[in-house]
Amino acid sequence: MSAMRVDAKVVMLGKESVGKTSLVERYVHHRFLVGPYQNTIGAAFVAKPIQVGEKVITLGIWDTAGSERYEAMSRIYYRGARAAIVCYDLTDSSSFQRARFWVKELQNCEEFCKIYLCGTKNDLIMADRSVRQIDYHDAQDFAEEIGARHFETSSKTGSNVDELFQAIAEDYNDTAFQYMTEDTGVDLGQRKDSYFYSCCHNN
Ligand SMILES: Nc1nc2c(ncn2[C@@H]2O[C@H](COP(=O)(O)OP(=O)(O)OP(=O)(O)O)[C@@H](O)[C@H]2O)c(=O)[nH]1
Repeated sequence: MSAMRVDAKVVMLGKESVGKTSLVERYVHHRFLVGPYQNTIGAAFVAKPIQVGEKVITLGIWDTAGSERYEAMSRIYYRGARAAIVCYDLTDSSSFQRARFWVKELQNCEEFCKIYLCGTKNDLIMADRSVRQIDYHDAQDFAEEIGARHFETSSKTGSNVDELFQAIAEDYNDTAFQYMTEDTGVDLGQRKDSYFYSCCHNN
């Protein structure tokens, strides 16, 4: 496999089964996989070029395993990330607690990582509002408190998924431009990271 230039490392974090892999599948392959749930082991990597104005920004997306068994490993994957999609399941309040945990970790360890708080499985709410466990405004308040952007998505319908990744690429592009114009000597747009496909899903 040839090395690919990656502009920005993005990490997916969140409790197991919140829908991290499904978000990546929807965004990259435009599909929603049905069938038995397969938990991620370790992490999986995919690179995705995104058009931002006249530029192409390639995001290197690390999809981590949500199981607490792999917590130490997930820490390895968020190192150096420019963006983290911290997922919670809109129908599972415990997943929001787990999201808070990851936010704290990132705040303590990854100063330059921008956080995107993502409430998943919005289609379930659309079908039956009574299954919602996380109020939109509570999550929005939390996002504002931590300086994050907040999205509610559905990988099943595709709702807001493109918007989430597009926002990341655009924010990254703006930040990289800002760094360059401030003449810090760090041209983030030219970072060359080569990654490898790391792991997979169990069968
Ligand atoms: N209805 C609905 N189900 C979803 C959605 N996203 C994920 N799911 C389901 O939720 C389950 C878990 O999805 P995954 O994407 O594997 O979750 P994950 O966060 O990657 O899980 P781990 O690999 O264990 O960390 C699967 O059965 C998916 O089909 C969604 O947007 N809507």
